[in-house]
Amino acid sequence: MKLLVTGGAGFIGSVVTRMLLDAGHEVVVLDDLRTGHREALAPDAIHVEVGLHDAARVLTPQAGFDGVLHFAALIAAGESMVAPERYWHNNTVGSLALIDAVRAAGVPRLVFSSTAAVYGDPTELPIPETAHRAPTNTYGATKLAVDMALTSEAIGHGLAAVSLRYFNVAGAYLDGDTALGERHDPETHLIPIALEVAAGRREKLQLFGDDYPTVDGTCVRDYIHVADLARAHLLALGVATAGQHRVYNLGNGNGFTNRQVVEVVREVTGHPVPVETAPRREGDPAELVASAALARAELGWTPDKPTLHDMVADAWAFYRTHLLDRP
Ligand SMILES: NC(=O)c1ccc[n+]([C@@H]2O[C@H](COP(=O)([O-])OP(=O)(O)OC[C@H]3O[C@@H](n4cnc5c(N)ncnc54)[C@H](O)[C@@H]3O)[C@@H](O)[C@H]2O)c1
Ligand SMILES: O=c1ccn([C@@H]2O[C@H](COP(=O)(O)OP(=O)(O)O[C@H]3O[C@H](CO)[C@H](O)[C@H](O)[C@H]3O)[C@@H](O)[C@H]2O)c(=O)[nH]1
Repeated sequence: MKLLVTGGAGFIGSVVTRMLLDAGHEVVVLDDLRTGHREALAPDAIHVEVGLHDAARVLTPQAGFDGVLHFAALIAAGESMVAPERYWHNNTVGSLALIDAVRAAGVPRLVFSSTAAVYGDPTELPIPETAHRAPTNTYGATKLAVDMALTSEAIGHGLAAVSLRYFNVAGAYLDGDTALGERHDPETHLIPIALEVAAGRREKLQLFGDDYPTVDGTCVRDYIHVADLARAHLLALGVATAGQHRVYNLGNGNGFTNRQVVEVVREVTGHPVPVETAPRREGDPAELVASAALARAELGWTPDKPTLHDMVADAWAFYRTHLLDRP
């Protein structure tokens, strides 16, 4: 297939691009590099440095795309509470522009990076796709709006749409000469920050809140290895069906508290990770754990690296070999 990958210079989009190319697809990456990295671009994909709002410049009817995988977004839940307009403009308005371009160009299928953040504080655990959606942060709300637009687009215009609701993505993709890992600037995610502390690049880790209703008072998250997550996108392309919007959760079904995550980072790295308790981060749900039963049944998805230990080990290997020598 000829595929457009938005956000292909980012963490997850770059890994999926690599896998699509390895599977024999032709890939064009649309990424304006606002948070992505030129080094993460696949040398054998075409890159267009264009923003989502101008997607129609690339998605022309003549270009003959068979599908779009849409990763481009701003992703920091905490930041979305203090700069919400950036999130609505980029994630929702940008996605609507992309969907308009998809329709105008007659592209038949689209796979979208949705998120566990659409559920907010869940009413059932593990969370099925049918659970109540009530985001507690703006980031989740901007993504839920796009999910809803995709349902409309499937019904109204026959798009074959799939939303993949990722839980917390971790690890790195290390295969031969390819090394693709997490590199956000500034970094906001728990595991890479804990690795920076383990490496001596940061003095300590701030734990945002220790009074949540969980076993040790810190938030619980369900981690998924980026390579396992990426494979699900290739499977999703296979089940996308005209006129349907399918939704799949992707996680391992195991919850780890933030303190437990830090402990695994200590074990894997062999270094101390000093922590201090800080106030809660606005918008954080207490506990997010996936039921990925539907993805297993309908996509035939099974994770190869479901343990947090393996995810942290791969993230640490990437960090030491690719990030530690950077200023
Ligand atoms: N990382 C996670 O744990 C996680 C969890 C759930 C969902 N997601 C979703 O997965 C997707 C990818 O996340 P990631 O961790 O790879 O993020 P990332 O920040 O590493 O990558 C995002 C990429 O999108 C590009 N981009 C952003 N806005 C753009 C725009 N308007 N036009 C063109 N390019 C633009 C950036 O330059 C960057 O390369 C996002 O949609 C995110 O919401 C991520
Ligand atoms: O320095 C830090 C960073 C994070 N945390 C805590 O660690 C947990 C995980 O936070 P992350 O920022 O690593 O991840 P989030 O759960 O907020 O969000 C991530 O996963 C979501 C899905 O669950 C989203 O899709 C989103 O894009 C992605 O950033 C939260 O309780 C957070 O408060 C800290 O205590 N200290």
